Amino acid sequence: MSKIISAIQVKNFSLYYENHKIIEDVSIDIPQNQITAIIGPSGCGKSTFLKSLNRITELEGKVKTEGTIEFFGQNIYGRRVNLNRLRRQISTVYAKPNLFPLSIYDNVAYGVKLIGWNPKTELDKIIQLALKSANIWEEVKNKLHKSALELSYGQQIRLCIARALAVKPQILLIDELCAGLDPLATSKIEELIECLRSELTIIFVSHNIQQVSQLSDFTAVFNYNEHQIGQLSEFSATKKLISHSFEHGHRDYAYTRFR
Ligand SMILES: Nc1ncnc2c1ncn2[C@@H]1O[C@H](COP(=O)(O)OP(=O)(O)OP(=O)(O)O)[C@@H](O)[C@H]1O
Repeated sequence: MSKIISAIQVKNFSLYYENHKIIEDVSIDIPQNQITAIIGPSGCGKSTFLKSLNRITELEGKVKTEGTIEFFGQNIYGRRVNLNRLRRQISTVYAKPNLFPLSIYDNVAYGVKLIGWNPKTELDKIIQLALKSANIWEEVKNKLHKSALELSYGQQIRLCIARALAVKPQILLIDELCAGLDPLATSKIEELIECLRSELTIIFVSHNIQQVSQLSDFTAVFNYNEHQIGQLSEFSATKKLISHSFEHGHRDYAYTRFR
């Protein structure tokens, strides 16, 4: 069996918003080219942890951190970190699509153009590849210059994934995978995640245990400690976690065990 390399190493990491501690003493190694799910009860800091991995938290409030998060050995909380570059390498897709009021093409091209100039033919290739990788090419290839906001909700999410993929991230963070989507749109996104499995490290937050068991290789369970601060309760292979769940007769094992 090949050795699993850590894409992200989190060591004794705590995060405060305005001196209010949100997550405490999290240590976890996130494996490269694997899918890791983050689960746990509402408000225990799952999204905050996800946002800490590319410092999106700093766009949302006054943040203080303790401990370290290393991305292939580089401390992302170090002084010299280029945040734009970091957020391209570790890219976030949100539950609610956040497209620009631009064409389908221009939405996907947006981040690529920010990095630097590409000849039109080169840019066309990058856009096409990203749309194909996000399983949406067939649905949009004849209307690339129409507004992205005319797409269905599920298509908009896949377009956000295409936009993230266009800048060739190494890690894709997905907050609340498929929240509020109908079963067909959900299955298209789940298929897409399956297809991306071999190319990327994916970390997603989900409340859907069935989805977590089907899609993820590893699962991180967050919960509250006695002071109502979010903590990592368990990190293990998803298969192991789920089989324990059945052994203990809990459908919602991951949620209940650490209360
Ligand atoms: N920008 C912010 N400023 C201050 N507090 C925040 C901020 N964002 C989140 N929090 C607080 O941090 C705690 C954890 O929130 P977070 O969104 O990370 O939880 P979650 O586990 O993802 O919840 P859910 O499953 O409901 O989405 C909550 O108490 C929330 O109010």
